[in-house]
Amino acid sequence: MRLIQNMCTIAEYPAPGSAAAAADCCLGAAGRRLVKIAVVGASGVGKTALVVRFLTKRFIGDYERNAGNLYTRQVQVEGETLAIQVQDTPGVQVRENGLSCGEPLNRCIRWADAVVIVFSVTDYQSYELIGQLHQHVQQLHLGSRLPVVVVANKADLLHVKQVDPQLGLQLASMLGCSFYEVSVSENYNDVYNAFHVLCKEGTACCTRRAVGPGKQSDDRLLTAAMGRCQTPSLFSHRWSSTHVLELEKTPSFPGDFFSERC
Ligand SMILES: Nc1nc2c(ncn2[C@@H]2O[C@H](COP(=O)(O)OP(=O)(O)OP(=O)(O)O)[C@@H](O)[C@H]2O)c(=O)[nH]1
Repeated sequence: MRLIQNMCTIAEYPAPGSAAAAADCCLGAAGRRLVKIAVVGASGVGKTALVVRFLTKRFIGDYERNAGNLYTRQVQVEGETLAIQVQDTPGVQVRENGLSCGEPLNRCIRWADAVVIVFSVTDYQSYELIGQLHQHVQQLHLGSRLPVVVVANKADLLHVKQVDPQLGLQLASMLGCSFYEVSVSENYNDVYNAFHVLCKEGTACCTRRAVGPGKQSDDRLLTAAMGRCQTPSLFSHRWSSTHVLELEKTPSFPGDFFSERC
């Protein structure tokens, strides 16, 4: 239910490519640059757990299924305070003729500046979805290469592992994405690193959209300046002490950013 409410609000967002969207896409509350992140993947892979862990540092263990909540936070990236919105989504279903992504999910992907695609190392089918999901995401953002991070979750469940992390790394590398193997339940740092690199890439992508397709040399300079991470890395991202996640003392309410705006 909450997802539908959030998606309706997203639907009211200015159409991608419109002047309003270009002006709007980079500014959040208090005029901060805004990065919108969608978290997608099969059901039960730990999407909600991942988002909650990133935002609160906590692993609760039991989550409302298909929560589809939208969360807002501020993070510091390269010394700049950014507003980020993270949209949790319901698990993608697989049908005989391919992925089944409903319009609400598609809207969410179109809305996003960056996407986290999650699979579980305990679920081979969730891994098999990654390629299709990545293709779907890029199709919905034709003309701009959306930053995507592939996250392999549940690394702690060694005894029921079905996917070697190397496979995830290879696939991510083929797709041109960064890759992180994480255990949401046991390790916060890897979760943080995955989102952090995406915030950096998402900022660059968002700014490119605002600058517009006609300014490609600016675009290249900007990408270089932002130090966009192109190389997939396994356990390799380390952040300096200036990369601090600012966590609010109290959890924000899902969808609050959009409620404030509307
Ligand atoms: N052992 C272990 N369990 C995890 C981990 N991450 C998530 N889980 C568990 O996996 C189950 C599913 O997690 P969710 O976060 O609800 O998964 P989801 O992808 O949001 O699921 P849907 O809402 O159905 O799409 C929960 O019981 C979590 O506690 C992890 O890193 N390790």
